[in-house]
Amino acid sequence: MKISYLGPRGTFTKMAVDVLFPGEEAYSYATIPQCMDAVVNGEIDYCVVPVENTIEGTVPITMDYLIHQAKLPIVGEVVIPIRQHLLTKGTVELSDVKDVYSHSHAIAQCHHFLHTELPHAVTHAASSTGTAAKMVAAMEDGFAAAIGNELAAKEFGLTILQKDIHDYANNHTRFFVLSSDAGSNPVKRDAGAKMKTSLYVTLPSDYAGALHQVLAAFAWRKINMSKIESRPMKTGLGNYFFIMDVSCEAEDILFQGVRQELEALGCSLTVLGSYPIHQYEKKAGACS
Ligand SMILES: O=C(O)C(=O)C[C@]1(C(=O)O)C=C[C@@H](O)C=C1
Repeated sequence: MKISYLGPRGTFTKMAVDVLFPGEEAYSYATIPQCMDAVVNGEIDYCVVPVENTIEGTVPITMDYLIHQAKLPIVGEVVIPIRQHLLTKGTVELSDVKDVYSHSHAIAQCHHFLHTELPHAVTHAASSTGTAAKMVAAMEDGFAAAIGNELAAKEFGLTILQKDIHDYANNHTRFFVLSSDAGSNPVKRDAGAKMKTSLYVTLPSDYAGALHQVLAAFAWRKINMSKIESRPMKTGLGNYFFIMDVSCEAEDILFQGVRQELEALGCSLTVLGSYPIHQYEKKAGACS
């Protein structure tokens, strides 16, 4: 089985791959769209992509590229704990750190730390936390730092100057597994694992109560909605569609009823995938 991930080795996405697919062939790509393209082109069987973080919310590039370009079905999900550390080349004082490199989502998870402890440092966005660690390891002076995990520190020979610099202790990231085959089931289903369906709904036009009608179709059938988010349709200001996660399968008779009701209202409903939920809380030690 071939898996693509946002590389290089030492990213959180690589940790998610190791948790879900231990021992499988993992291939590093420079961007999240490239990971998806590799599956679309048939070079790779599955990709693992970050989709949502406790502190910073949705990873927009993942949802936008998935919905507008790649259109790959979601076949699995994993949630892993995220610990952000400040990594340097050798030991320096915090006050000596002049530049901080990381993925924009990782920087955002540490805003308060950067604001209070490193107000003098300039932050720079890198394509991943692993890339940031690799860049810092290759720099001449020791006054640059990367935000990343313990795996990246080991991979690139960096020192952990300060542990756990993320602003809220309960930090997790959710990853999707994508495939070109909606029927594939690469992730072993835990006993009793619950199923979730991700979908998006486009409203026919902007009228009073339109979203309320959509929500009501799920509510009176007692289908629990665990997430709803609006994203721009990219067709004009104020044009949005709604991405939702619900606690049932798309084949469920009640879900079919929602689809029919929404279509009768002139909405369009697109299923992004029905998949089992995996929470790797107990293996937190593996995700530092
Ligand atoms: O840069 C990485 O290590 C990634 O795997 C990307 C990513 C993200 O895009 O959210 C994944 C998990 C963390 O929340 C921070 C960064």
